[in-house]
Amino acid sequence: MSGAAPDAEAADGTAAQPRRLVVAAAIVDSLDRPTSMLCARRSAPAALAGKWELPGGKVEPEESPVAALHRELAEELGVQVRLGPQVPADDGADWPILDHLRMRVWLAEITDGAAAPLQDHAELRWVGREALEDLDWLEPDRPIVRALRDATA
Ligand SMILES: Nc1nc2c([nH]c(=O)n2[C@H]2C[C@H](O)[C@@H](COP(=O)(O)OP(=O)(O)OP(=O)(O)O)O2)c(=O)[nH]1
Repeated sequence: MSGAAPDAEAADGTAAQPRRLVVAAAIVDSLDRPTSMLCARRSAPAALAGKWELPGGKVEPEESPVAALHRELAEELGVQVRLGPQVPADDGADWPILDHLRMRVWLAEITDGAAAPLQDHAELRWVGREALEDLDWLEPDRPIVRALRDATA
């Protein structure tokens, strides 16, 4: 149906489920004076392996987005963080990403632990904001990375 919101109705006319939420962190060296960001290179699945992304993952049923983000960062990187502001899309909404998901992104700063690629990532790298766009990001992350670069200027 033309004019319908993309997630309002599936192609077969049945009601579609809202996009499932993924939460992710743009971990910076300092929330007060950010100069670099912790970027993560995926190790799986094969179709995404080698691409760079923001650490995070899917919110489980009954879990709050913020709790999910803290859980994912502890599991994947072994760190505790303090969250800064969210970085939304231009329309103020979550970012559309792969697999018909949507992603909510927060700036964050490590408060405990030394980040290590414990799960899901082959490599972690601190990247200066000027070089962020040089990485081979997952395609939906490109506009997000541009917004993060602006948000940390
Ligand atoms: N974590 C993360 N996922 C992203 C980003 N960009 C993007 O399109 N995605 C997609 C890739 C995946 O389809 C999905 C996240 O899935 P995931 O595999 O990281 O989630 P998860 O850790 O909860 O894993 P699982 O429950 O599916 O096993 O979101 C990003 O910057 N970070």
